[in-house]
Amino acid sequence: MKQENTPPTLIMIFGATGDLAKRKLFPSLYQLFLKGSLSRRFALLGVGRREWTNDQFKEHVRDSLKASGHSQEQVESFIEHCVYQSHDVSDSNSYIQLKELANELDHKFDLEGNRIFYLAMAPEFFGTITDHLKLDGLTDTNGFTRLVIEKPFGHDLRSASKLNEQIRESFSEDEIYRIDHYLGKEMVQNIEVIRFANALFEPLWNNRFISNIQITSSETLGVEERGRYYEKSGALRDMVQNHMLQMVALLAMEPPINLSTDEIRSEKVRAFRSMRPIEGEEVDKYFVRGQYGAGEINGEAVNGYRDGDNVDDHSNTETFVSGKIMFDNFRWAGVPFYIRTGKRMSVKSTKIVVQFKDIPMNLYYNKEHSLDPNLLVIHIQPDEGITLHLNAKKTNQGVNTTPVQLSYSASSIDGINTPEAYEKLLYDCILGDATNFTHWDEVKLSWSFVDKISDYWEAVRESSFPNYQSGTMGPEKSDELLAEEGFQWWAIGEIDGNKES
Ligand SMILES: NC(=O)C1=CN([C@@H]2O[C@H](COP(=O)(O)OP(=O)(O)OC[C@H]3O[C@@H](n4cnc5c(N)ncnc54)[C@H](OP(=O)(O)O)[C@@H]3O)[C@@H](O)[C@H]2O)C=CC1
Ligand SMILES: O=C1O[C@H](COP(=O)(O)O)[C@@H](O)[C@H](O)[C@H]1O
Repeated sequence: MKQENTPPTLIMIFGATGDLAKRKLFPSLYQLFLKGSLSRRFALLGVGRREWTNDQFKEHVRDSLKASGHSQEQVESFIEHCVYQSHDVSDSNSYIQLKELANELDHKFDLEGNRIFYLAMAPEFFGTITDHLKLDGLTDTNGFTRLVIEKPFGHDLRSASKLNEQIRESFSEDEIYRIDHYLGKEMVQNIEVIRFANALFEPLWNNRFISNIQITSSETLGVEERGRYYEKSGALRDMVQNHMLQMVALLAMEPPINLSTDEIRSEKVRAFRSMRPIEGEEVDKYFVRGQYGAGEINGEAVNGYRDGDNVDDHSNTETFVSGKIMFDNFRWAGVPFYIRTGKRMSVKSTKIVVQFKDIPMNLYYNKEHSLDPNLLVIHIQPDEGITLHLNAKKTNQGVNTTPVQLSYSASSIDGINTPEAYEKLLYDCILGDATNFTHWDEVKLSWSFVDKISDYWEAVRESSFPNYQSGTMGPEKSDELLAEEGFQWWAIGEIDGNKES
């Protein structure tokens, strides 16, 4: 993370008593504070429904920082900047009180009127809050005002457009920071650098040299307590519309003419525009949906999705998606981008595997061992780094070949733990850098792509659900999707680069 002086800021978190604030936002702000990346002129104004006192809130924040293992003194100097206000989202009086408190904090910490409004609440409140922020004068300051908005940004294109129109009444596009936390991950940010800073890759980054690209983000956890939300969302809306398509766009986009927010976003938008739309029965050819049944994770028996709380016994909701995305443009014509994501799979891992085409003639043919294709593996999580899979001569074995791997592990070489995604994104927002947040045009195009698939899936029930066992890598059809074109998923567990069996 670059170290620059950040401006004084009031960070107002709506939903400050919730899970996201406790697990991610407070610890991330604290890390910025410890690193000196947060101006000492800052205040954190927590807003929640429950009637807490300031002391109760401070205790809550303290509790959220326990795992960070720093001295009491440091924690207390952070806590001094924290204040709480109980609030009713639809009541103007609540906003008037908030405004008075914000003005007091401005004065006390000399914040120059700079305000970040972070909406860490259920999306149905987003529009109401932004309306009130403007109507009740909270955005009326001499400093900057920025709106950070959590996912999901709408449920489909129609609702996302409606929400967008509503928040645009109060904030301009360049004041809106739509969070996609994958864009804050170190190795997702590294995709552009790997591509555009290496003479080795960019000339090969096209359909003449790449046979297919695979992006997997698998989880071992199930839907847990989120059944109510997930039943309406499913993996397509929860992961594909945002995180998966953002990674696809970063891999597929053309080089921007410079690294400005506008140029990068406009190349991503062009990539989204060249994605082939898939609709109607074609969806069955390009996409596979899955729902987990009972099974075993790490030796422990686990229930199926339909046994979870707030889940319909006959649910048609997908907990797994794999798909083939095609780009109809010069660079990528004919190269499938395979994506795969799901709950209750065998491993928690996010990896990108770029498979290069075979060489035109194999001089080292050997009937026991065929030459492996070259792979570039980008490890997003839990490990962070890259591995290049090559073939080399087997020592003392004539001209037999053996696969070798050149690896770079970000944590072991750089020697530091990379910052949590939210830490980086909050820092960028304070600095006013929106590059790693999604522009409305990206959101609009990704919903338009996803809506066609969800329309079909909602109209045509999947009779085979549940169709994969917990603890596996998804339904068989997902393997068939690649096998049809002579490919297979590369393993994304610890021994990466092996084919999945
Ligand atoms: N948790 C996570 O890991 C992630 C969450 N998100 C997104 O972040 C947002 C928040 O999620 P999460 O923290 O899990 O949600 P929680 O349910 O844990 O928290 C909801 C918050 O909203 C407040 N709230 C609810 N109703 C009202 C109301 N009528 N008036 C005022 N405040 C109200 C609650 O206050 P009170 O507690 O006082 O009732 C609480 O602070 C969601 O959009 C979610 O999709 C995105 C990615 C990951
Ligand atoms: O946005 C979401 O992401 C998480 C997965 O995030 P990761 O950083 O752990 O890979 C997912 O569990 C959740 O369902 C989804 O809403």
